[in-house]
Order: sequence, then C-alpha cells, then structure tokens
Amino acid sequence: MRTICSEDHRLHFPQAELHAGQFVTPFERPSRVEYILARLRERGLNDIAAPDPVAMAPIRALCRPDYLAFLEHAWDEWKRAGCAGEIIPASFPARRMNADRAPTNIDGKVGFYALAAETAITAGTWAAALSSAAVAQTAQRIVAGGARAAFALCRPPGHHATADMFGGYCFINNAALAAEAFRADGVARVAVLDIDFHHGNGTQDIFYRRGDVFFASIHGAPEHAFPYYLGYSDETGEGPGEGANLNLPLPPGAGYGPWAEALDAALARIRAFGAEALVVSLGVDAYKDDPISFFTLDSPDFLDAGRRIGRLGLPTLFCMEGGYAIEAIGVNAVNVLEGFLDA
Ligand SMILES: NCCCNCCCCCS
Ligand SMILES: [Zn+2]
Repeated sequence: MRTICSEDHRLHFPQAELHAGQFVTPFERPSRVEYILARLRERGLNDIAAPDPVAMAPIRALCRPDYLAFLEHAWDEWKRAGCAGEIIPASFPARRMNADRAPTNIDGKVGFYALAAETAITAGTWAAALSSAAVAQTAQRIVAGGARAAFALCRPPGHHATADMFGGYCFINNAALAAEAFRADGVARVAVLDIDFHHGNGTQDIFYRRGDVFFASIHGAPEHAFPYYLGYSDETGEGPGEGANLNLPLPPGAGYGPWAEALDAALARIRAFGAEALVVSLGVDAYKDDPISFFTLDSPDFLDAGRRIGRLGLPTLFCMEGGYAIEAIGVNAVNVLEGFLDA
C-alpha cells in the first residue's frame, strides 16, 4: 500500500490551543506524522511518496470562494490589523444573529468562518492545508488508477471542515475532496466511513443533500463529545440525500464490542448502498488512552477493524484524521492498514 505524505505539514504548528481554560501545546502537532511514518517503516510499508502539486479547481468546487479567500489572506489581514498573536476565533454569529453576512473586520471574519475556538491559524496554515489536500488528491488518484488501497497521511486533518468553516483542527475537508474526485472519475456511488472518535460534521454537511455519496460515522455521542452540535442518529440526510447519512453515536466508555457492532452496521449499509469506492476517515482517537476522547479501544482492535473494512472488498482510500495519544498513533493507524491488507 502506498503512503502519500507532505513535509509541508510542518508549516502548521500553532503555539497554543485553548483547552480546559488554558493555552496548551496543540494536541494536533507535527510529531503525529513522525510516529506514523516510523511505524510504517518499522512494518515494512516503505512505499512512501510526496504528493503531486495541489489541484486548486477541485478545492474551489468544494469550498465556498469567500471561505477560501479568507483562509488564504487571514494571516496577512490579522497582522495588518495589528493583532499581536496567532489567529484565534473569539466572536461568533450566535443564535438569532445574522450568519449570512461576513463582517469586514478580520476579528469578526475569523469567528464567522469558525465552528470552534480551539483551532488557531498561523502564517503557514494555508500552505499546510493545501499540502494536506494535495496528499488526499494524489492518494485518491492511486486508487482510481487501480490500486486496491492507498494511505493519504493528511495533516492537518479535514473531517470537521465544511465548505465554509474551519475548526476541530481542520481547514479543508480532505476526505470530501477524495470522495468528489472518485465521483469525477466516474464512480457512481461513493461511501465515506468515518471511524474517528469525533463526528465528521464537515463531511456530513457537505454531502447531506446528496444521494451519490453515503456518509457513515461512529463517534462519541454529541451530548458528550465535540463537535457537540451535530452527529445524532436521527440525522439521516435530506432531499436526494435522505437515507444516505448514518450516524452511530456511542456513550462515554464504549469499548470495542459496541464499536465493532456499529462498524458492522455501517459496513452493511455501505454494501447495501452499492458503493463502488470507499474513503475511510481514519482517526484513531477511539483509542483508550486518547487525551481528548472517551472510547476504550485497544491497539489490537484497530487490526480487527481494518480486517472488517477490508472484507468489504472495495477500492479504499484511507485519509488520516485524528488521534492524539501520540506515542500510540503509529501502531494504531498502521494496525488498521495492516488489518485491511490482511483481509
Ligand atoms: N479541548 C478539547 C475539545 C476538543 N476540540 C477539538 C477536537 C478536534 C478533534 C479532531 S479529530
Ligand atoms: Zn477526532
């Protein structure tokens, strides 16, 4: 299985993340990629390559133009406004305010395009987000070209990003880009399976009214887990997308038993949907020692999960999402890949 990874992920590493009322070193940090690369090499998965140059047209088709313009120019505007630190959202279009018009003021614009305040933007964020998109685009082309699977080692992640919002450490939805690329390649029905601990609100939002892309997510129940405001089981899609959205929320402390049952339910629905290609939003923050999650999966469980996904028999693109128990992220992410290959 070929892995695509860009060194430009290093351009995004904010000084701080707002967490539990303190500014801490961001959980989503460059060393995550280093641990995964080390584990890939340790396990003989040495086919690792850099991405092709990013293709902007598919990104422009996925994201709202004003949002992309914001991402590209935010840092310069922020600095021109005399803001001393990194970009952190502080004001949001809250209930009964007007969320249809972006203010001119950069502080107002930041909150207009943000869905959470834990994600900072720095001078290198735009370039890093584009490099992550290029990773997904390149890996998708490998699968579209006939490979059984490929691994897009994306950083920053993408599944919380919508067409017009960033947050949850995400800026451009890499998995959604890949699903759209499969559609553009003529794959009639594509499925996105999100096994990250957190609900893939961005991916759901992008495809919610679409019947050609099936979205399934297993995640911490939104009453208890970020992103909090989406991910309920009664969100089943709208219009042409009715029935093409499956949320499988699980309570705090859920272990591999119920998690695997949810996975099997998702895989059965993906099969029934008639998917011809699969994008897996590969987050491994369902791991028992993850610092910001509450499931209790152990490393061998990720091997079994990979096997179950592999038995679907679909061309599969793995897109790296979350996972913040950094010493274990390599074992856990690569276990999914090895289980898949073993299926
Ligand atoms: N400060 C703890 C809340 C976490 N907020 C963001 C979580 C993003 C996960 C991305 S996979
Ligand atoms: Zn996550």
